[in-house]
Order: sequence, then structure tokens, then C-alpha cells
Amino acid sequence: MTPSLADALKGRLIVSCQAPPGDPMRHTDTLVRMALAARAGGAAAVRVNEPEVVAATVAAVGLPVIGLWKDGDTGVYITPTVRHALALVEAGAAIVAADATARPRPDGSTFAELVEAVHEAGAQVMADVSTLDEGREAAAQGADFVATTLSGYVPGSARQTAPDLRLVAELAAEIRTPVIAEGRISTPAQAAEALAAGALSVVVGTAITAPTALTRLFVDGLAR
Ligand SMILES: CC(=O)N[C@H](C=O)[C@@H](O)[C@H](O)[C@H](O)COP(=O)(O)O
Repeated sequence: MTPSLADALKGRLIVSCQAPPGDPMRHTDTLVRMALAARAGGAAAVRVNEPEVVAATVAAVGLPVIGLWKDGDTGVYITPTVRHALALVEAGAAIVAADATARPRPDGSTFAELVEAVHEAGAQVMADVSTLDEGREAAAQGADFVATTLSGYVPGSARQTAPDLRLVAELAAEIRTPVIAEGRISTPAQAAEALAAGALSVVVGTAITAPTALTRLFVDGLAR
């Protein structure tokens, strides 16, 4: 029997291979190489931004691809509409990651409609949430995975430096949908703590794939 995606991700690392606008690493072949390096290091899956990069990664890497499409940087910007979600499925994403916070979506659709459309197109949905309530709601609306991605990034939720392992533990205790720990996980020990808190798997981005941000940390450290 083919193992389910959840089985394939269980207890394992997902590497987010993204680069912000204007960053020298924001280059499709470069991002694909990051994903290949993640595979070589033992990652179970990669999380990738924009259909073009998703398609190139699917073609070259041979790992399940979690696709998102960031459009803008305020309000709902991670896969904001059904159109964005379906473009990611078309590009080959096995899982579509989408904002599932309690904020209005720019096309007036609901998160439940996005889930339905993605399921009909044959892929699964990772709900990026910022609170326990949003996680409960996303699970009720049919999300296949609930991730803590947006904790600390939504107006009203305080910016934090540490990963929100409390939210991981609360979600894991409350919902049957698998929980993915994501956001500010910077060390192997934190990744292991996230699993111990009840996460199915752990997403790490900046600490692995962001040389510009990592360089800045060291430069700032020297300037103190
Ligand atoms: C808030 C938001 O837009 N998060 C994005 C979601 O895809 C990415 O910018 C993050 O890098 C990703 O979540 C991984 O987190 P970290 O880089 O902290 O390991």
C-alpha cells in the first residue's frame, strides 16, 4: 500500500526553500538547488513559493512539494485565493499551504471553499494559522494539516523570537488533524522539542535556507 503523505512526513523535517523579493537567492534554479540540498540532507518534503518554482522543484527533486503563493505582504498573502491555490496544484504541489487566519480573503472566498477546490483538484491542504481557534476552525473546514506558520505574524499577535511550541502543544491536544510546527525554529533541539510537543513534522526555513538573513545576524552580533 502506498504510504499517505502524513505517514511520509511523520517525525521528519520539511525544509522551506524560499527567498524574499529582492534577495539574490530568489532565482528558480538556485531555489531548486536548495531543495536538492535539503533532500540530500534527509528532508522529507520541501515548502516552496510560487507556481514556477513549484513546477521546477517537482520536476527536479522527487520529494513531495508543499506549494504556497505569496501575493503581497499585508493581510491574507499566503495563497490568498482559490485561483492561487489551483495554480499551485496545476504546477504539481502535493500539498497547498494557505492562510487560514480569521481575516477576509481578497476574493471574498472562504477557506472552506479553497479546501474544497484543492481536494477536487487532487491535492491536500496545509492551513497556516496563528491561534488555537483558527486551527480548530481550519480542521473543521477540512484542512489535512494545520501549521503554526503565522503565529507572531498577524496583527494583534505579538512578534516573538522563539517558536510557538505552546500553540503546537495546544493544537496537538485539541484537534485530530496532524499539526506541523513552523516558524522561527532555529536549532535541531527546537525541532526535536516541536515533535515532543506533538507535531507530526517540523518546517525549518530561515535557519537552513536564508544566507542573507543569517549573515545579517552575525553582522549585527559583531556590531553590538
Ligand atoms: C510568516 C511567513 O510569511 N512565513 C513564510 C511562510 O511560508 C516564510 O517566510 C517562512 O520562512 C516559513 O514559514 C518558515 O519559517 P522560518 O523561516 O521562521 O523557519
